[in-house]
Amino acid sequence: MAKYSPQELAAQLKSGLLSFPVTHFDQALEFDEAGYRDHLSWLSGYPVAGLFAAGGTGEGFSLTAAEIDRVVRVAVDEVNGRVPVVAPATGGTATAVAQAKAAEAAGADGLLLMPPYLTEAGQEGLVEHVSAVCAATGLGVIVYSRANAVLNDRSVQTLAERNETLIGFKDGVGNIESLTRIYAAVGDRLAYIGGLPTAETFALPLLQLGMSTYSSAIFNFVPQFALDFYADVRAQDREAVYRRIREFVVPYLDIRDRTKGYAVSIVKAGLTAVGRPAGPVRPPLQNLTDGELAELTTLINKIN
Ligand SMILES: O=C([O-])C(=O)C[C@H](O)[C@@H](O)C(=O)[O-]
Repeated sequence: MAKYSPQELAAQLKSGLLSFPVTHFDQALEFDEAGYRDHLSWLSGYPVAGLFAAGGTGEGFSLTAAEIDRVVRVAVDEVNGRVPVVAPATGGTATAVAQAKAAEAAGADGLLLMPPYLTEAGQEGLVEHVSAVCAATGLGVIVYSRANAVLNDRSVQTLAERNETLIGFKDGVGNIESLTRIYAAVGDRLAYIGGLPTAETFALPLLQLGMSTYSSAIFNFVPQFALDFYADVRAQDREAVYRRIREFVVPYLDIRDRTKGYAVSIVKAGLTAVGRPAGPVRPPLQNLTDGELAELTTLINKIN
């Protein structure tokens, strides 16, 4: 059973950095449960406000429903109530509703509703999709506005009025006008989570737009750096934030931007670089080359 009511979950998630662990695979690309558990156990030594299992960085899009269920159950068991565990709901409405119910049964504390795969959709359809998932369980839901499911301010307002359990808006677009409109429309009714790739890049300006937290993919392999970065953002220490952006984030983005999908692959490469390999990524993603891994290792060694 969920340990957090939707409102408690919103308050908790807003209070600190959010962990989006990678999902470990063996060389046959099967889920490596022991490696995943070991990773969560290592990360549990660092204070975060919540853990999102099988999210984007966790290659949730490459997992079957049965695998997502297993990963979520392992995360719930391993985390053992220390922080809330949020599970993904993916795909079309029927699939997402089924995953939402499975997540509740698995003991997850909340849901991250991902954009549906492939199809385009209008605002009314998206409102129905999000509402169906909100109605499926008693869990708090965070909707991820990104790709083919970008919600406008009116839809967010309708959804917030219609669905008590909608507690969060995760942004994967970074449109200032849209975010300003959304905050003006619903204010603190929702928790706001920055969710652009390598979220640190945007963290300081987005704080002004109501985003008190973000999903940190780099937390996977440089957890202390990610936490220090977050503390500097919350303290609005511009000098410290830009120093860290110069010394690590920008050169990291230079490697990340070489191939589509590297925003996730580079996180697994980062774990290899720090001696905690999480295995390869599954297609359609591709692994970094040996040369890129060597560059990344040199970069990480400068800040670790
Ligand atoms: O579902 C996810 O993994 C994301 O939201 C994207 C990443 O965590 C992103 O914020 C990042 O790369 O820092």
